[in-house]
Amino acid sequence: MAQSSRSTLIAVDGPAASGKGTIARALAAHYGLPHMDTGVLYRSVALTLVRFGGDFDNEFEAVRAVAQLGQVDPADPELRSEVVGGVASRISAFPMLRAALFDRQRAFAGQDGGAVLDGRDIGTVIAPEASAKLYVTASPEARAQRRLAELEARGISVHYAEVLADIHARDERDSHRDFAPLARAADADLLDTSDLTVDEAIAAALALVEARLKRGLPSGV
Ligand SMILES: Nc1ncnc2c1ncn2[C@@H]1O[C@H](COP(=O)(O)OP(=O)(O)O)[C@@H](O)[C@H]1O
Ligand SMILES: Nc1ccn([C@@H]2O[C@H](COP(=O)(O)OP(=O)(O)O)[C@@H](O)[C@H]2O)c(=O)n1
Repeated sequence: MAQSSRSTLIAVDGPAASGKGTIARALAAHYGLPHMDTGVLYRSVALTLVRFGGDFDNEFEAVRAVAQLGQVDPADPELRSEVVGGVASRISAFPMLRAALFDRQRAFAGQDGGAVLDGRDIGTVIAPEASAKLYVTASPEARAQRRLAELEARGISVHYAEVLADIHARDERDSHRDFAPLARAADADLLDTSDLTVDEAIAAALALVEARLKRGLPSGV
């Protein structure tokens, strides 16, 4: 995809609850760019299957559910549930589903002026030509604490051990699938947010992106 010299395309990847969404939204606001949380696409397909009693192991049913994406309200709180996140993680291993969701992510990435996208495979598959790439991570324990706090704020009572086990299971599935696994792109800057507050993590992300934009793309990319 051709990018104009004035467009700023930023890829933010990382595991569950690493803070990538928080950082991607802050970068989008800072640079005045549109933002896409690509996890919502996988979660929307998952929610459709959950609602219609679909078979989570059937690749064709998952692909068929893509046609229903317009029916899912992106503000639906059920989208953020642990059940839907778990199903999203399972179905996102299907290559045909990933292919069915590819074009809309590419189109978003290719819009004039640029964009910020966050997910698992933005820097590696969706936007390998991005002007800046971040791989945001944090320890499983820090991520479990954050997810627990999120769930508690929504009035959902769960045990820390359960949330931690879920984080480990998701990491395992997301990192070891055959197609577009969660991985740091070779040219992505690493940002570990384990010991950073939200404000510190955003400031660190901004500094890395600024430095990268100033340096420009490595030759040959
Ligand atoms: N550096 C941080 N320190 C503490 N909490 C954070 C930090 N970054 C994000 N959070 C919180 O952790 C939760 C998950 O963050 P989010 O950005 O949604 O992660 P992701 O998009 O990687 O799943 C949110 O409640 C968010 O406010
Ligand atoms: N670009 C993406 C985004 C999400 N996903 C999958 O969708 C699931 C939900 O993604 P998410 O980003 O909403 O999850 P959290 O990190 O917010 O927990 C992940 O566990 C991934 O398996 C993916 O495979 N590729």
